[in-house]
Parts: sequence; C-alpha cells; structure tokens
Amino acid sequence: MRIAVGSDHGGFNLKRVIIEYLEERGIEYKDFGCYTCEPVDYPDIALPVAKSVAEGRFDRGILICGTGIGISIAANKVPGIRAALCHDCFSARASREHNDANILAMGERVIGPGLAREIVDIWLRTEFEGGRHERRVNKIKAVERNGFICCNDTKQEEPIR
Ligand SMILES: O=C[C@H](O)[C@H](O)[C@H](O)COP(=O)(O)O
Repeated sequence: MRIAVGSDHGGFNLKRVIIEYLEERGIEYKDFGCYTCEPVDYPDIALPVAKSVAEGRFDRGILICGTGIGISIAANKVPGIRAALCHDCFSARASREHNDANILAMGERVIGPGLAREIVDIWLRTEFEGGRHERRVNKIKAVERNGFICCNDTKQEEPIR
C-alpha cells in the first residue's frame, strides 16, 4: 500500500510521529510537506495529496493540521476523495468499513501521538464492507459525476448545478 502524507505547520509534529509509524512497518509513503514548522496554508498541502489519491498514484492519504478540520474540508473538494476526520478508534474503523474513506484526517492540537498511531493502525488495516454501504457511497459518487440530484429513489429532480 502506498500512502500520501501531508500536514500544515499545525500538524507537522504529529506527521513526524505518523511517518515514524509507517517506516517501522515498512509502509511506502511520500511526504507532500510541509517540511518545517513555518506557517503554511493547509489547502496548499491538502489539494496535492487529495489529487494524488484521486488519480490513483497513491492508495490512500493521511492529512494532519491543527484540528484536522480545514485540511479535511479542503481534501473533500477533490472529486473521488472521501476524507474522514477521526479522533477515535471507532470512527476510524467505521470510516473504512462504512464510508470507504480514502483519506484520514487528524488534528495535532486535538489528540496525542499514542492515540493517533492507534487510529492510523486501525484505519490502514480495515477494509470497506461494501453491501449496503456501497450503495450509499455510490450515491456520493453519482453527485460527483452528475451534479446534485435528489437521492430519494421515488422522486427524481433536475440536477442543480
Ligand atoms: O483547520 C485548520 C487547521 O487547524 C490549521 O492548522 C490552523 O487553523 C492553523 O492555525 P494557526 O495559523 O493559528 O497556527
């Protein structure tokens, strides 16, 4: 599995912990920055990471900022990306099993390194369950292809663009 990793300055130190984790386990990764604690704008990191995952150059991504919020919002603007902000193990597992999340976002100012490592471990090991969840994820993918349409099967509306 190849992982695209990125953070802004607010997530820089936690990213180092996560990179250490990936190296310990021999998981291939690329660090898209930032490379120092100097302030950077999280969309400048989130978007290249998200694009690389959406294009299939990496299997999944891990993004970290101060809260995980800005960097996940930015990543989710890229079609094909399902970025999940997870600060607990239950959500990390569910984001894979139910949502097929392809980017994990976390906030360095929210959780400690031990929990973050555990979350990454679970998130990387957990497979998508498919079934009813696939139907739901497909409805999100349809919006990316066609614009917004009513998801109620019995009522079709014109796309709102
Ligand atoms: O959602 C945004 C992130 O948490 C940023 O890491 C945070 O806003 C950066 O804040 P500051 O510029 O005050 O370090």
